[in-house]
Amino acid sequence: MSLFTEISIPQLNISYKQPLGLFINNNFVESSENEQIETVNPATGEAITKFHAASEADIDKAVAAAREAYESTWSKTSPEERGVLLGKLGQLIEQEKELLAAIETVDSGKPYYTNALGDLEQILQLTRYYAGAADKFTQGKMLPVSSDKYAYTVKAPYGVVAQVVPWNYPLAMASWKMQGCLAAGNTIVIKPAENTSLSLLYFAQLIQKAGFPPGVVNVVPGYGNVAGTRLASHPDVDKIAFTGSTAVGQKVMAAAAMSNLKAVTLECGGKSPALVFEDANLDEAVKWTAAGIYYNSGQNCTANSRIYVQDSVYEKFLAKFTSHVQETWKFGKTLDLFDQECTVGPVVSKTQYERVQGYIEHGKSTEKLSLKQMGQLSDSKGYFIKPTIFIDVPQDSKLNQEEIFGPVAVIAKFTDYEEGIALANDTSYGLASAVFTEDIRKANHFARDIKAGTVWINSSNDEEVSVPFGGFKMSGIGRELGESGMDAYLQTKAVHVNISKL
Ligand SMILES: NC(=O)C1=CN([C@@H]2O[C@H](COP(=O)(O)OP(=O)(O)OC[C@H]3O[C@@H](n4cnc5c(N)ncnc54)[C@H](O)[C@@H]3O)[C@@H](O)[C@H]2O)C=CC1
Ligand code: BAL
Repeated sequence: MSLFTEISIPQLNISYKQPLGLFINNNFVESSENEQIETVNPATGEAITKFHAASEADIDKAVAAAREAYESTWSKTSPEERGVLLGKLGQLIEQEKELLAAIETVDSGKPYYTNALGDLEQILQLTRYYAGAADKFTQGKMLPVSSDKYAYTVKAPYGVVAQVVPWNYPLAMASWKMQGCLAAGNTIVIKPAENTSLSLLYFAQLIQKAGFPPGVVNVVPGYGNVAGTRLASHPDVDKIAFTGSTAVGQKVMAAAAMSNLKAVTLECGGKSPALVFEDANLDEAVKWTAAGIYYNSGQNCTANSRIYVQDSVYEKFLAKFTSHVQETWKFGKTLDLFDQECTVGPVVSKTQYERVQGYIEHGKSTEKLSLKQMGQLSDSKGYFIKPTIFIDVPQDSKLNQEEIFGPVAVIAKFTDYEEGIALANDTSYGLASAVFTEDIRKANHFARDIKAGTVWINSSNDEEVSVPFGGFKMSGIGRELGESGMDAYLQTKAVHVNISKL
């Protein structure tokens, strides 16, 4: 099988050369077992192309390349040099952001103008942020101990880092992991998800063009149970960072523990609550909570998938929410992902389509819950799902307990602060949360009492590259973005200096 193919995106009048191989040592190479994966356009259900899938032996080659690059070159670079390379990468992303966004649209189903370009803007911002941070967040501390002794700390990279990323934000999740990790001075072996590998393979070329030495970044598309498992259990990987389901996060952590006790960062699932109090600006609450569940077709680990509304404004909120989604999101007005008015795309794959439809069917037929589905859906072979609302959902419903990861809002009532916060915390997850109120004291009580890594006050899902991100409870371990996103890839060495007189 060839290592490149020509792909056309007629809607933008683009034709480009798509890499299909494993990217090891700055070269695209074939899989050793000639295993291939077919990738499908979620808007049409049609195959786009096939690419090479890494075997365990390929993972070993990529890890060896990353080790060699770390020991021979990358560990000897200065933070400033790494910042300069990231700056060049930023320039290349800026030049190619329209094409990268178009690849995301075709391969993952993100509407081009309303979603995919936004991902690329964030990736650009994040790359610039870590370019500037490379020589700042790597500094250690001087620790005076006594007149005869001082100590200092050095922030040292781990060495070889494995990264496993999901399909909901293919290039953004890869960038959340890679840029800070490179700034910190590690080398990388990264595995994209099986169904959305094309953008990261294309991006690998920018890494090479920016001047990163061979082996510093290796991209190994492949199956989770082959390539992902090998990375998690590899004896020469010093750290693994993972984003995906909690079930797989647990496997990654177990494999890391049982192999070489490699360090682990996990960004897993969520079932994030939004609490809307009676004193909230309801129009704002509706706008943000709708975006917090329908943006990216609900495929957000931080989606506010549980919306609790104070009983006195519950009916009013429901009416406003429904008409807002109908009028503003206009689902189905066009199913062309390259149309400027397309806001909700398909879910990523047939598997996800069936999983989300399974939850909708369960809520409707098994639990007999009331629901509304909004917008038009003409005949389409794509994996489109209408924005859906389930109303008056009991707390013990499967829909209130499990991550649906689709455009499905679950709405229920609460009476007062105590009940609201108890419902919000009644979950094994703890990734994000939102509160809507004009009472600053109540908002800050919520921020204090909620067990979640992110709290949005009067907004939802508006992450910032400079602000740490990560979960409490079974939503994960560790933080990405901001200074924490670099610290995750640095370990502290303490140096004791004896200066007593001889
Ligand atoms: N936190 C988040 O952002 C995400 C959460 N999810 C949740 O997970 C559910 C299932 O989606 P999946 O695609 O099945 O998620 P997944 O957790 O299986 O996939 C995420 C990544 O992990 C890899 N992987 C799978 N098994 C592995 C293993 N044993 N060792 C190492 N890596 C492995 C996959 O190849 C992919 O790159 C979704 O419905 C959603 O609820 C999925 C994707 C992202
Ligand atoms: N909101 C970006 C990270 C995620 O939802 O997966």
